[in-house]
Amino acid sequence: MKWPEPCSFDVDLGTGLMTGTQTRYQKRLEDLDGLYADSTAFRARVATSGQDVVYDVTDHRPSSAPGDLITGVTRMSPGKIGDEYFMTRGHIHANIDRPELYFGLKGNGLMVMEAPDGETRIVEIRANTVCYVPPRWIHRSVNLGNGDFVMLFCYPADSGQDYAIIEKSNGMKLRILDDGNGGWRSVENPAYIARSRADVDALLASAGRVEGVAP
Ligand SMILES: O=P(O)(O)OC[C@H]1O[C@](O)(CO)[C@@H](O)[C@@H]1O
Ligand SMILES: [Fe+2]
Repeated sequence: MKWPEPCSFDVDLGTGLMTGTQTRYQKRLEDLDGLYADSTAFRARVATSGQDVVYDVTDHRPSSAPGDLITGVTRMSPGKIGDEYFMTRGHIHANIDRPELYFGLKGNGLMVMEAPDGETRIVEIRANTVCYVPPRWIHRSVNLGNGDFVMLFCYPADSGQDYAIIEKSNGMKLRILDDGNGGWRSVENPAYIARSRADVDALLASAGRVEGVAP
């Protein structure tokens, strides 16, 4: 194997992109069907602005070898669907025992986390906040601000992303809404389906057994 080259990248805080690497991940509003509670408000917005890029990710993936790191930047647009703030799709790492580190660069928002057994945590992030997402936690970012929310992230190169876990439970347990006073509140998602004990045990037992996960 050829060893990856040392390298550095600049982050353009104007565009929210890490320069010198290609965009790997871009989400338009129309790609996010089913994410938001208010499907009527979602459809209305998609009719006018479905093509808008609501978040994009530029990252550096030197390899997918265990022990290597993927480093990049996520830029999220501001906005709400109904009274629910814009968010990323969210996922758990396919290799469930892989963590992730985030560092706030611009704007403000939240990291919403959920353990397989349904425990939840919310961490506020603004410029210069470090947020550690431990192994095994589903994670999703939320933009609470009026402008872009930009974060650097870094995670093991063999993590992979599993999006189905959120779909199977009809969304994450918590939704983040405008509190009407310029702030936020979290509410329980009434459609949420808790994972069974057997599902949780199977998930946790899968640690270290997922191989060759394509990033
Ligand atoms: O993959 P999602 O849930 O759409 O969200 C994108 C964010 O998650 C990552 O996959 C990192 O785990 C980055 O690409 C970005 O921070
Ligand atoms: Fe992740």
